[in-house]
Amino acid sequence: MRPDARVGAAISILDEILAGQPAEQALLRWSRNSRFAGSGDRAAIRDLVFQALRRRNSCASLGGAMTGRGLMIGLCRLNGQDPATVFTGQGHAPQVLSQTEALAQGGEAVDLPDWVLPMWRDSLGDAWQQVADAMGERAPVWLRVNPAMSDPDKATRSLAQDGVSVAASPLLATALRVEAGERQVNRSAAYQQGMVELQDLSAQLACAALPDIGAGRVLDYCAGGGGKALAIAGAQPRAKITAHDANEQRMADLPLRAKRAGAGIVAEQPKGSFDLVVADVPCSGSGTWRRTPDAKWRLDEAGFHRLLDLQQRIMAEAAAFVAPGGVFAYMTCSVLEDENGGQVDRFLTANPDFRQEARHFWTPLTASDGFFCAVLRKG
Ligand SMILES: C[S@@+](CC[C@H](N)C(=O)[O-])C[C@H]1O[C@@H](n2cnc3c(N)ncnc32)[C@H](O)[C@@H]1O
Repeated sequence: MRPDARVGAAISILDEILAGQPAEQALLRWSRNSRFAGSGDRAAIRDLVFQALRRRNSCASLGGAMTGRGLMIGLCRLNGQDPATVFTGQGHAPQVLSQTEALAQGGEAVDLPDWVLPMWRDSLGDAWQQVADAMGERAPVWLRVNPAMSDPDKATRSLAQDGVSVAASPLLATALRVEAGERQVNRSAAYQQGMVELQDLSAQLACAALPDIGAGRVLDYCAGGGGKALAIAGAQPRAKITAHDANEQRMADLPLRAKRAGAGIVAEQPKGSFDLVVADVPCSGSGTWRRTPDAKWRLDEAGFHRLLDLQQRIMAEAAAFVAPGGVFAYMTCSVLEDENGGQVDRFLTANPDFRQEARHFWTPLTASDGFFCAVLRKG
């Protein structure tokens, strides 16, 4: 497909997303109905759609309308390209610009929902605008080296043989940033043999900040795909790890991932008490909005308040499994203080038998995704 035809495809996909369809579904539907498109076309169109969603408000402002067409006109302008060179109406290119579209020019935009903006400012202080800008950029891919199967040098060499080049993080020895060959990662021997896992640097830093409990018991209470349980298993190989999730389906991939990583993680209903309980709770995901830009526009204020209630319920449930002297780690991938320190403060007030040992907060300015972790000890 020619670049202008890809823009045309992105317009129709964006229209579906703006009508309420999740981005992945809209992309999949388009791919199924467009067998003529090759993998390069699909990847390029996906990039256009995600770029436009990350910068939705500024694109709409620059393109003069909150429509697929408006967003793509705006994206051209945002990227310093004259939309008239793309919107030519020739072949499969989008129709030529109307007089209004040709004249539309946007104002200042930070690409955050209006209801989020005040909280975002309060939570991030002076960094608020830079972090908002960072959420408009494509996210880097990070790998976690699994010490049970490899070390950073070996993993780097193995990845290079399969066309993936990585750079070590100055913040964490086991974290490798993918510099090139991102699409080869899943097929690489290092990934398939469990030497590396996909995990963002900030989540890796949070798991590395947990206390070492030796041969003690760990409960990953909101395990989902098991990212945190696998990281703990890698760093604390003697720990006995139980994975739990209210939605068991979310753990469907965990047995395979654990096998690949050589980790003995058991998915079951938790019983008894644990030396370390991790609650990586459902949240706004505001720290990862550059990865899931449609989530940024889908969440509304009522939904956000429902999440706050759910987080409090989960904290109470999960903390009940902490053994005396044990640790409760509360995590979110949010940058919003209400979901982070605010929840921890409320929990500590209601549970004076817990005290805070550490509070960590990362953003794209200090690590990678926005991520929060509080380490609370019982007794
Ligand atoms: C942020 S995700 C967890 C991601 C996961 N820890 C990882 O690293 O891949 C939050 C998870 O909490 C689960 N969840 C929602 N309500 C819950 C509840 N009441 N108790 C336990 N888990 C719950 C969701 O199903 C979801 O999988």
